[in-house]
Amino acid sequence: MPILRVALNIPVDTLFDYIADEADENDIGLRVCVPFGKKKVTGIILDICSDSDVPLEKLKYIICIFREIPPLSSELLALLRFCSNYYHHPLGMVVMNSLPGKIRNNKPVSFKGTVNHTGFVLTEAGRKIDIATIPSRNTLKRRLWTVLQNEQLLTLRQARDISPRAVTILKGWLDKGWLEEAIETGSDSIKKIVPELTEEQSVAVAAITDKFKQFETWLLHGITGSGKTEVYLRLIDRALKENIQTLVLIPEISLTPQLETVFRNRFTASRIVSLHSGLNDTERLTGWLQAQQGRADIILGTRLAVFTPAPRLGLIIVDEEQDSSFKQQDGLRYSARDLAIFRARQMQIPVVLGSATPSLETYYNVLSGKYRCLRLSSRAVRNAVLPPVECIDMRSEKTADGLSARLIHAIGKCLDRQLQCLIFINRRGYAPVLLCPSCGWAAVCQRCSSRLVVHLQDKRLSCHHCGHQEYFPRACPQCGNQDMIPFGRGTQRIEEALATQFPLARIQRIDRDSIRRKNSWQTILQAIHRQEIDILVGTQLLAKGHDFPNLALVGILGSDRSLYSTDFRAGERLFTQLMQVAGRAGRAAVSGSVLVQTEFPRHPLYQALRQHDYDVLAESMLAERKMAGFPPYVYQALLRAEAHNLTRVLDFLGAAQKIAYSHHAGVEIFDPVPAYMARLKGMERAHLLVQSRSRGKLQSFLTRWCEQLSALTAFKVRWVLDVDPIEF
Ligand SMILES: Nc1ncnc2c1ncn2[C@@H]1O[C@H](COP(=O)(O)OP(=O)(O)OP(=O)(O)O)[C@@H](O)[C@H]1O
Ligand SMILES: [Zn+2]
Repeated sequence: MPILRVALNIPVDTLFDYIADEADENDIGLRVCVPFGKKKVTGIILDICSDSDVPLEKLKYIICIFREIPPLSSELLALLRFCSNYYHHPLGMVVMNSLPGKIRNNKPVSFKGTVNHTGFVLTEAGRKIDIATIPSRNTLKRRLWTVLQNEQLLTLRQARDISPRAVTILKGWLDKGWLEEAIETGSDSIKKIVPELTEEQSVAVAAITDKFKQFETWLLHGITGSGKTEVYLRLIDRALKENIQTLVLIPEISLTPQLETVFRNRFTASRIVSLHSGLNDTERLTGWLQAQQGRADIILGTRLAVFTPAPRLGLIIVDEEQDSSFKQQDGLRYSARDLAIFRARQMQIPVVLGSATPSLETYYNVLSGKYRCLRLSSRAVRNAVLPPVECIDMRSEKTADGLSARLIHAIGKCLDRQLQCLIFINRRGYAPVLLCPSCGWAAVCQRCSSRLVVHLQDKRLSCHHCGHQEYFPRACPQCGNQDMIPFGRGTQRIEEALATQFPLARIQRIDRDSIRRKNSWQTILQAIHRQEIDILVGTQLLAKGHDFPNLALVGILGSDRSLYSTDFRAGERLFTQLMQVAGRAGRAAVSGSVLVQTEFPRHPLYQALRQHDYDVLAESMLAERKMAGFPPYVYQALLRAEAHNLTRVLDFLGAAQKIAYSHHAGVEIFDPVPAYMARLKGMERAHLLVQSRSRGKLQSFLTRWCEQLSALTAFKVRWVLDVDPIEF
């Protein structure tokens, strides 16, 4: 009798064996429902064999195998195996968590409600049918057929408009195999304006399409506004012609709808699914199934979409490859960008990483010849140039509530010309701290090592790490003083200051608080495009990807605090963010400018920003990293541990360090230290860093270490390995 080796969502690093009456190799990758303890759970069959380490009489029988959807392909399973090995996370959990919720439960997959098609298109067979075979007295059928032949897609709405009986007829044709359902596509009524490529864009498209059927990691290094999206569109266009699927990974959910619209408008006849965390279970399942069945041509999604099955996959694009949201920050701490590259290599297809400010890791891989780089060094729109960047030296400026006289003057001039400005301050709330001026007390979170942020509008203090909220204290809890002051500035306070300075201007704040309601972000974006807003004040939500043609001035406030951070990646992150936000100005016909309020105008980072010179800064940061022995010159892993009690955490890490010393050839072991956020949500946190110049050595060290760590249960701490960590 065959024995099935099953992946289950259980936090132990093993597969589970079950007996089945009948099963063969072809069932690998199928879902199976099995008994587990007193429960029934669903897993994925990863292997079928004839014997087991568990005595036969102890093995249980499976309950059933679900066969309504095709099995996960061997390639996808190999990707999941790699992911489990590389990130040292239990295979069963990796496999199960990569799937949509509705595939993980104990029910057969129901297709009811999953088909959100909007219409019908002719199939190959359908196109061969001669309209003359439809009797001419049957005018309705003839009319429907003509529309189908002429317009590619007949939407349900069109059909109903033609006749209430139309849908029944179409369903009949569907059963005959003449039609197939088409999922949502863009509106045909939108006229497609396909720009002529710039010289550099053409070179990039040609280089990649020349090697379309082989593995290569391309870096598309294009300045802001250089038209990277247009390059993606042309590559996808080519992919569609070759009948291959494209997977496009993008960072933030807030950008998904925009890019989706761009894609839908361009590829009106193609099937696009979008997979992001804003979907409900049914929507996610629908998209996933369409990808798995090869029915979706373009799969657009955030991090998790890297695990989407796609039998015809031939191209992967990772937009804003440096974005930290590609790295999952809890549970399985994978990097979707790195897995995308693995997947491309595995399938021997190209992967395109796009960025204006590539991560230093990627840049280093270009310098060492591992990745190939294509440059877009000028803006795509004719006559649009990168905006001049100037620093306002705040040591000698007069300010009104955080706004320098020079910035106020520039905003005023911009408003006079009826153009838009953007004021960037990457801190939401009114003020980052509530202080007592008489004794120095500051409001802190009881559960986290952080200060509470003042939110004046809802008269509350709020912790941005755990979400805790409380009312303002009436008086200082330490000395009784009644005049507490909000100290420092956040978006709300700057919004208030701008309103005082420019009472007639239409000001819109954009941060996580202001876009909390569903669709409010979309509404705001539309208002910006319709020029119903004069001044935008916002956090990094505004920095990325947006194309506001009328935006002429960008003001940057409060960026100094990241200049001298203890995190060695802080500089890289800040530079990326400022390049991105500066890049919002002057993207179309209007010219732009950027003003940075700083007390360190001579800092190399601001100098590089002024010159829009990524390379100079990147090279100097790489030189620093090399000297200091930081990535990309070494590979790191972080053992993160937490518990209610700090001593226990440190004891555990001490024990972990001791074991590590027993077999650490080629691997450097550091001492346990408290995490940057030493307390979070009531848990005390610390970590232990290990690193090596050889990825292979680090990996084999980790494999052995991980097994040993699993035996350290007596400490009762929660721990996880973070391979290639980006936050400390
Ligand atoms: N060949 C072209 N001719 C004219 N306009 C173009 C061309 N290619 C792109 N554009 C336009 O240039 C603008 C900027 O393009 P896009 O948003 O793709 O830039 P990007 O490189 O993605 O920039 P960012 O990194 O800032 O997001 C868009 O309005 C786009 O329509
Ligand atoms: Zn907190």
